[in-house]
Amino acid sequence: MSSNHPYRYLNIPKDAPIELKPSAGKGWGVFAKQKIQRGALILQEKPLFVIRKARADITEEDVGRAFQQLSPQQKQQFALLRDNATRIFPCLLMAFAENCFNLASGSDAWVSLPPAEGLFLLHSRFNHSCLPNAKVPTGHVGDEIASFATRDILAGEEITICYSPVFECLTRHERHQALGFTCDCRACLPGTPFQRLSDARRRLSRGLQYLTHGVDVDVPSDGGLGTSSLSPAIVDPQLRRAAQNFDIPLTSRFIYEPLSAFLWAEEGLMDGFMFQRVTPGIRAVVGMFRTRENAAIARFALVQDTWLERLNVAFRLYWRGDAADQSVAEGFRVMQLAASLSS
Ligand SMILES: C[S@@+](CC[C@H](N)C(=O)[O-])C[C@H]1O[C@@H](n2cnc3c(N)ncnc32)[C@H](O)[C@@H]1O
Repeated sequence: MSSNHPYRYLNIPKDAPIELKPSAGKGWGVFAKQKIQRGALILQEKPLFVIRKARADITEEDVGRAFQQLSPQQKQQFALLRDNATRIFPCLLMAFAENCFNLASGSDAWVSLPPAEGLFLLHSRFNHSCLPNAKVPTGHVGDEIASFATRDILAGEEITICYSPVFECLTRHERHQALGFTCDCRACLPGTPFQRLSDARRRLSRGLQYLTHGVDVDVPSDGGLGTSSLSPAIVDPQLRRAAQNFDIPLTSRFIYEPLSAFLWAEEGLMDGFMFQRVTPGIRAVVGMFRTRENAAIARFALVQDTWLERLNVAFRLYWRGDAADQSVAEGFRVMQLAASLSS
């Protein structure tokens, strides 16, 4: 019965525009009580507790110790958690694993933060969508997390988040393997033109990420998905070596950035957070050109209004070399070495 379901007793801040309700086929979920505008804060939450270890290293004893430190009222709240709203968790570790958020994912790929996982009673009630209407941005300061609307959300609409940032580069099949359940969002409904295009866009953006960063996306090792079970991001070994060695010409790098952004925009993933994530990288590449004509084209690309227009201008750089190509490649290699030494 939903009227006396344990989730009814979870403490929701009075000013939060949300309520918890059953969601067909997905246990319970979070729903908007009123219209929430794109960009608006949905919920800010402190963790019930934090375990400062990598998720794979956290044991039943770690969770038990953290649980013992809670107040009686906090223990009661923890005890309300259910596996997808139905089953009581058979152990503390499973309850933790299903309701925790990673607190160590920084916004900078070159900086690795110490591992930390926090248990969040309310944010873990959000169901997943590969085309969500909300986001819990990474790179937060401290242990609190917050969710924001990434588009206008109507009163009564379910609020969803994407469970992994890596999913923007994975196909439907790969995402479902990692999730352990089948998502039914527009990017997952099989046999539709949108779904087929979605797979192509996400696969291509994974290749572009590889070419840009020299490594594959960091796929989750839990949930039965490892890099080995993914199709190769780049098939050609020579191209893969060039990417790993950062020998990708600057002009190509400049094209890959707006191309990825265009693909994500077409996919419906280009929210304000994504925009803030991709634009510094594009601006940084513009600042690296040493061949004046290349720099002028790149600057002109940046002032265009849409990702397609930026991409069309960027394509004028195709196959051009740049005087900075070698020094940029060396710079990336030094940064990679420094990052590997510090981790
Ligand atoms: C962290 S919980 C989310 C809240 C959960 N529905 C509840 O009632 O407590 C994650 C679980 O919710 C379910 N779930 C989340 N998103 C789903 C989706 N798009 N389709 C089906 N099940 C989903 C899965 O069982 C998943 O393991």
